[in-house]
Amino acid sequence: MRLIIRDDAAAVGEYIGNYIAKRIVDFNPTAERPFVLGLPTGSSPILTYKHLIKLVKAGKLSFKHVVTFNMDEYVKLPEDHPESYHTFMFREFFSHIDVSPSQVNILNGNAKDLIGECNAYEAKIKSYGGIELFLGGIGEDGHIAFNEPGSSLQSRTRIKTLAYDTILANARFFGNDISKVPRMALTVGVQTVLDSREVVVVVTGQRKALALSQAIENGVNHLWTLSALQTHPWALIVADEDATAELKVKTVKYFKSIERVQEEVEEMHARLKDTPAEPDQVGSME
Ligand SMILES: O=P(O)(O)OC[C@H]1O[C@](O)(CO)[C@@H](O)[C@@H]1O
Repeated sequence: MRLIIRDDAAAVGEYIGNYIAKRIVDFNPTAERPFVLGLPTGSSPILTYKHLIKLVKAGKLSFKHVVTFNMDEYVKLPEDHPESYHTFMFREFFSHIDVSPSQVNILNGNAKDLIGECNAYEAKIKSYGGIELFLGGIGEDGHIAFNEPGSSLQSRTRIKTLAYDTILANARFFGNDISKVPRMALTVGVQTVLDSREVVVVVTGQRKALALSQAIENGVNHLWTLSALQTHPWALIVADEDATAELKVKTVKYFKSIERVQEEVEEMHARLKDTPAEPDQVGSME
């Protein structure tokens, strides 16, 4: 796992936006071979979405051949409710980029058969050959998607009862009236996220600091479901300084030092690419 630390939430959004854009551009998606991107809601990804929108508007990025799968949706909240994740995604992101609604997948929390809806979602992800990159946010209790404390780390898309902490945290979106916050959601499972080829998680703000330290400094633990990321071969957490408040100095220094080494390696690769190779060097450069 890698941890990248940036000064503030804006710098985190810019970093992740550029990172995702590079992945999509390098993948060179086509209609037959689309880039499959998993996406979250909540306040955490908004600055990333803003940066991606900027890149699309500047003509540097296109979502024409990107297929998206959202992490979750409330159960029994009308799709057109201002706080449904359908409304959120179109308001904050999809309606500003060149993605066709037919390429957007969001769980239907009003489906008659909720279990069937979850199973069909998993099957649809599989039909695309899995998710290339899953972007995630976390809750204050360390949940990823709506995989609340105690969720099976092998869980797949299913119905989940929201933890009281999450209901309290999300009340701010429902006029601070907890009675208006839905009690259940459909969510991809921890294993659904782990099955993606790459996972990138945005963690910003001091209220996420305890969750971040529990997820990376202690063992894999179902009470902090983000910690399951420790078992993923290609996981990246991008945090702001505030979110590192509970980390050990040693942890922060370690991840900052490997970021510097990584940058040096990338610079070296870029220099090697730009320098025309002497004929006798070609072999050693491969
Ligand atoms: O980014 P925020 O607003 O803190 O909210 C994070 C929440 O959003 C979610 O991503 C919802 O999908 C959850 O993981 C978490 O409850």
